[in-house]
Amino acid sequence: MTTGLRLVIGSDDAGFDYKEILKRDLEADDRVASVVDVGVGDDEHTAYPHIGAAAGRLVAAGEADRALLVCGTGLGVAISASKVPGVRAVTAHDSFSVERSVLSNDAQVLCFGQRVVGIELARRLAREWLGYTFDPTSASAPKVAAISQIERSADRAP
Ligand SMILES: O=C(CO)[C@H](O)COP(=O)(O)O
Repeated sequence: MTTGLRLVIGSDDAGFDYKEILKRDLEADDRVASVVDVGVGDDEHTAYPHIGAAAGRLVAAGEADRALLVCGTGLGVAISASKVPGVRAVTAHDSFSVERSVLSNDAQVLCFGQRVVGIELARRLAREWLGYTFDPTSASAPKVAAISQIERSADRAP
């Protein structure tokens, strides 16, 4: 039996409109078990680093499988989520990159820019993203392990 994905969704105010649309899509998708919204709420102005970090922490803690984040460009939320140890967040606005973010990089966090990509493409990419699963026996796995090793070494740097 396969269980559904536990997702986090979040945005800053620049990504709020897309976040709300994508959240509805995810909640209606039968591959999804749950969607936790880490903000922002309507008329709320939390800056993107806090949203990215909040989502990343839930993923790193094992409380969520993946996160979908939106800001103006998709860059700031990706940088912020990736600062949480163990989290690999990417910005991707094309189908191939979204696929490889999971299959090559085992990225748990996908980020979109509301000021960059059209909403219908973003919705399609999010649907596709749900269909990919990283294969830990693949040739990509040692490369992802090397990323984790670099992160652990960086933790020890003076
Ligand atoms: O896109 C953003 C960060 O990458 C954010 O939505 C806007 O940031 P700002 O240009 O610093 O206001």
